[in-house]
Amino acid sequence: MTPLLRAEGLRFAWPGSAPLFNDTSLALGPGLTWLTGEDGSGKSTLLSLLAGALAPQAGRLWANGHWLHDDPAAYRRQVFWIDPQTEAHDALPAAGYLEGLATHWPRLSEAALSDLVDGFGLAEHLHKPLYMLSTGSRRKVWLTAALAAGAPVTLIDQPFAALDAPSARFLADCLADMAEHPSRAWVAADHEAPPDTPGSRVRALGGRTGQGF
Ligand SMILES: Nc1ncnc2c1ncn2[C@@H]1O[C@H](COP(=O)(O)OP(=O)(O)OP(=O)(O)O)[C@@H](O)[C@H]1O
Repeated sequence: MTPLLRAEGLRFAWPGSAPLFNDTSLALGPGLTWLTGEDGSGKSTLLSLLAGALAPQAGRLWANGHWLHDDPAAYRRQVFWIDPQTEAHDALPAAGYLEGLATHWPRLSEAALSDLVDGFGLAEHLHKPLYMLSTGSRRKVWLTAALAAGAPVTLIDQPFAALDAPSARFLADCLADMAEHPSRAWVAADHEAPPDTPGSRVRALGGRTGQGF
């Protein structure tokens, strides 16, 4: 397997807390990896670390030819991640946010974007500012961005959270396609891996004991 993302010797503790990760290393190749674990096991924290959005206390990260410590901007152009709670884009209409993605993600597929807007039933919401959207619709905007951006590595936190049943089915089909992807790596974090994504891998976090994987 040729990795697209490598983490070496990551150590991370939130201030005043026991380490969540202590000498954690991983290598992710093409296809879909589920990052699983109970509440508070560190899934969201690990995605933030892999995204280069949160600095580890030790260790280093590499994505598709770029070390984070050498060239943070180049590293972050390899890894799509969005904090599902972000309010950073709230003032933009959903359409404006999605149109702006091409500036940062040169491999973004306009055709995929359009299919995803249809698949998630987002067309009627595109003119609305993001702060006016329901949690589910905002999450569909983030999923549309993640799935269309064309990043070598894509990190998605709790992909099914707050989705209506048709959107969850549509997403499950998208994830099944990702599991087969020959050249892009996808990481989805959730409490458990759904049973219907054949070909995907599972990496379980070890709970609140600081054991990492
Ligand atoms: N910003 C923060 N400051 C301090 N502690 C935090 C912060 N974010 C998370 N934590 C703590 O780190 C631990 C791991 O949280 P994290 O959200 O990464 O876990 P998770 O596996 O994603 O949980 P969930 O499934 O509930 O989303 C928890 O004990 C949490 O309280």
